[in-house]
Amino acid sequence: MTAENLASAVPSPRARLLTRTLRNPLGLISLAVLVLIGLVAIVAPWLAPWPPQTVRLDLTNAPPFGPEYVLGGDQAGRDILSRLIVGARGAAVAALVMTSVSAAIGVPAGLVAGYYGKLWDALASWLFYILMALPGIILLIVLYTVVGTSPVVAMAAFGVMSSPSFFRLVRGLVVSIRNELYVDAARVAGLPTHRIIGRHVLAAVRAPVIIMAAFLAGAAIGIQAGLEFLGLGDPTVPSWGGMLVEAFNNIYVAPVQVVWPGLAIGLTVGALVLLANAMRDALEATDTVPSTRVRSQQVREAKRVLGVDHPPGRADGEPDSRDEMPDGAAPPLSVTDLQIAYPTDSGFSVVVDSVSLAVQRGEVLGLVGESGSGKTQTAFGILGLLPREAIISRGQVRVDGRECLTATEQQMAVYRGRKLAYVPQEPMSNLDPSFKVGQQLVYGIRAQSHCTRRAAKELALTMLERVEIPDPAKTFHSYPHQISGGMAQRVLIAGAVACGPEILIADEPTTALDVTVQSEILDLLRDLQTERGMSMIIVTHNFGVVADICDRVAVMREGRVVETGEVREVFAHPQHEYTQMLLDAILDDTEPRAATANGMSS
Ligand SMILES: Nc1ncnc2c1ncn2[C@@H]1O[C@H](COP(=O)(O)OP(=O)(O)OP(=O)(O)O)[C@@H](O)[C@H]1O
Repeated sequence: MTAENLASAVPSPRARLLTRTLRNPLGLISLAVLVLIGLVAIVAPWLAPWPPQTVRLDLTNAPPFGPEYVLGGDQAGRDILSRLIVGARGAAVAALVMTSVSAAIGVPAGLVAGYYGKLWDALASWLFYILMALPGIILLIVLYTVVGTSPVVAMAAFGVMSSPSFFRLVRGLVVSIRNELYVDAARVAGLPTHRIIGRHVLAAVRAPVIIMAAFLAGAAIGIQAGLEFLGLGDPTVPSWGGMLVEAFNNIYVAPVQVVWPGLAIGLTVGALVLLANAMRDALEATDTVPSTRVRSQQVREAKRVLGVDHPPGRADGEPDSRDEMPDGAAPPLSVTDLQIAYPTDSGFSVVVDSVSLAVQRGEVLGLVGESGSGKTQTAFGILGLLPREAIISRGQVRVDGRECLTATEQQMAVYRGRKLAYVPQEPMSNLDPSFKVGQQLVYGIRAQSHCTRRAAKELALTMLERVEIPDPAKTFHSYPHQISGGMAQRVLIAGAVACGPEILIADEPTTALDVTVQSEILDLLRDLQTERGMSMIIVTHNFGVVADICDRVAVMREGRVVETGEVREVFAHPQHEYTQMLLDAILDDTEPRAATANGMSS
C-alpha cells in the first residue's frame, strides 16, 4: 500500500469524531433530533400547514388532534403547530448567534492569554472580569432602547457577555499544557507560534470547547425563550418563549397549550446536552473501553476467529520439555500458547501469539526482543494487568500449577504480591507523589500479609536497608520527589520482594537509570534472587542484561517467541537469524568509538 493509499485509508479526525459520536446511541438520537429541528427551521415557511399569524376565531383554544389544527389553537385562534415550526427558526438563530459570538471572542482570547501569559494574561483577565461583573438583563434593556427588539442583536449581546466562560475555560487549559514536553518540542523544532497554538494547543482544548459550545447553545435557547417570556421579544414573530408566556396566561382555560413549547425547548436543550456528552466521550476516546455486552461479543468473536489456530499446548503444538520439574511437579510459572489481541476497526490485532514459557524454581529467564515485540504485553498477561480492551483469545498461565487466566480479580490480587511480584520500568511514575515512601511500602505490605502497622513498618525499614538505601529511616519519611531515580527503583524492589514472592517479573528495571546505577540494580536483583531462591523474569531489549543476570533466554519478535534456550548456548550458537542480528548489535564486540577516533587521528 502506498503512503497516499494509506493516508486515504486512515479516517480524518473529524470523520472519526462523527463515527464515534454516532456509535453512541444517545449521540445518534440527539444528533438526529437536532438535525430534524434544523431541517424544520430551514423549511419552516413551506412546512407550516397555516401561516403563523392566521386567526380562526372558531378555533380559539381548540383542543389538540383536531381535523384542522393538529396541536390545537391558541387563545387568539392561531395554529399552535405552525407557530412551533416557525418558532424553531428563532431558536436555531439564537443558539447559533450567541454560541458563535461567545466562542469567537472567548476562545482566541483564552489561547493568547494562556499561551503568552504575563501582560496579555493580565489585560485579558481584567477585561473579562469586568464583562462578568456587568448585569446582563439591564444591559439588554438599555440595548433594546437603542437598537430595538432585534433577536439577533440581543443574542449577540448575550454572546459577548457569556464569552468569559470560554475565556476562562480555554485559558485554564492552555496554562496547564503550555509547558508540556510536546509543546516545548514543537518550539524547539522551530514551528511558528501560530502553528503551535493552532495545532498543538487548540487540539488539546477542543473537546472541552465543543462541550461548552453545546451547553451554551442549549442555554441560548433557554435565554431566548426567557426574553420572550419577559416580553422583551418581537411580538410579531412567533417564538417558543413567546408561546410559552401566552400559554401560561391561558393556563386555566387550556393547560395543554403549555406542553408544546415546553416540550420543544426541553427536547432541543436536552439533545444539545446529550450530544455534547457523546462528543466528549468520542474525543476523549472513552468509548475505546467497551461495554460489558460489547466486550463479551468481542471475546467470543476473537476466540472464534483467532483461538483455533493451535490446540492448547506449546506454540506450534510442540510440547515444552521444561513444562514439568524434574520430579514431575509443575514449575512455579508456565505460560502455554498465550495469544493476546486488541479489537480494531477491521477485526483484531494480535500482539502476542503462541507464546509458551516455563520458569523453574530459582531460575532467571530473560524475555528479550526489540521495542514492540510483545514483551510487556506477555508480562502483563501473566500478571493479569492487561488493559480492559485486551482479549486473551488462547492459552494458559499457570502459577504453581493453578490456572490464572480464569481466576477472579480477588484471586489474582492474592497471587500478586504473595506469589507474583512486579518491578516496573519507570520507578518515579510508579510511586504516588502524594504519599511518603514509607506509607506506600507499609500499605503494600499490610495488603499482602495483614500484619500490624508496626510490624509492616519494621519490615519496610529492614527491606530498605537490604536494598542498600543509605539512610532507610530518612527515605522512609521522604516523598518520592525527594529521592533519586535509582533510590526509587530500590524502593520498588524492596516493596516487590518484601512479602517473599515466588516469582519476580522485572520489566526493563534499569532502562530509566544511568549506567552505574543500572549495574548496581542488576547486582541487587541477582543477590535477592539467589538469597531468596526466587524465580525471575527480566523483560529487556538488552542482551547485555541477559548475559549479566539470566540463566535462560526467550527471544521475542512480532509477538512470537522465536528462540528459547540456555543463555550460554544461545550466545554461542544462535539458531534464529533474528537472535543472531540482536547479538550482532551488542556494542561489546565492537571497537569503542573513542578508540576508533584516536586510531584515525594517530
Ligand atoms: N492498549 C493497547 N492497544 C492496542 N495495542 C497495544 C496496546 N498496548 C500495546 N499494544 C501493542 O502491543 C504491541 C506490543 O507492545 P509491548 O508493550 O508488549 O512491546 P514491548 O516489546 O514491551 O516494547 P517496549 O520494549 O518498547 O516496551 C505493540 O505493537 C503495541 O503497539
